[in-house]
Amino acid sequence: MFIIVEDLKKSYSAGESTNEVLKGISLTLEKGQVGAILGPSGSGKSTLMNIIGGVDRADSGRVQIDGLELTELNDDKLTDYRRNEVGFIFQFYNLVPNLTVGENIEVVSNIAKNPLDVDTVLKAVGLEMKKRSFPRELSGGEQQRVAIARAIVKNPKLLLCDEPTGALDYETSRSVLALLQKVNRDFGTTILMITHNTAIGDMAHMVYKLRSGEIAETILHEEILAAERIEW
Ligand SMILES: Nc1ncnc2c1ncn2[C@@H]1O[C@H](COP(=O)(O)OP(=O)(O)OP(=O)(O)O)[C@@H](O)[C@H]1O
Repeated sequence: MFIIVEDLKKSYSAGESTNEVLKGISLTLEKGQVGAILGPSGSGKSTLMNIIGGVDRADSGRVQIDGLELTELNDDKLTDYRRNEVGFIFQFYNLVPNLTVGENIEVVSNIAKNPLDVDTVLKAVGLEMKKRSFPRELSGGEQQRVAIARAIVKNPKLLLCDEPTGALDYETSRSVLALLQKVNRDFGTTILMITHNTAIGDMAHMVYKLRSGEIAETILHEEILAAERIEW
């Protein structure tokens, strides 16, 4: 199993009160699969993903990624894991505005341990013609494609996407989802995605429904839908 999360708990305290955000989450995902975390605002999706991505730590429980016990790593080793093994994609693309598309990707590939070739990645996301453009010269969908290129150029084992289509219109969302599906297929990258949109769950092998810090339901899809066929 590629991802094993076991009885994960996390609370935030503010003064006297404690907010129990994750109340014992358990889930698994196989290598090369797509998982989708669904749930309403405040249910703990980002908190869970931040712990899986090594950005944050749990209070108790266990996270194992490809045999690596995250919960046992010291801070330096956790940083190595986050830097070398995980690609992040967010709702807002977080590109560096005064760098070109190519440079935005190069800043990541330059410090990566096993980077992919920048031009190969640009081609994979269909933006080889935009290498010298600046982010402001691109549409939202194109900027998200650059963000995907930047995330995959370091050849991560795991791609974490937090509402990757949250800022995009319907058609653009579907093309970005299709690209993520292609990355999953062509590079074998395991993908874990947060979404509000239940329809997106149809392109995931595993769907985890979160409610108030608990997994209310886990759905296993024997067959997944091509992103182009998802409707909402
Ligand atoms: N650093 C923090 N300090 C205190 N409370 C936090 C912190 N991060 C998250 N929370 C709280 O944890 C709860 C879950 O937040 P989280 O961001 O994980 O939810 P979410 O499901 O991702 O929501 P959304 O869909 O709105 O992004 C919320 O009540 C939030 O206020």
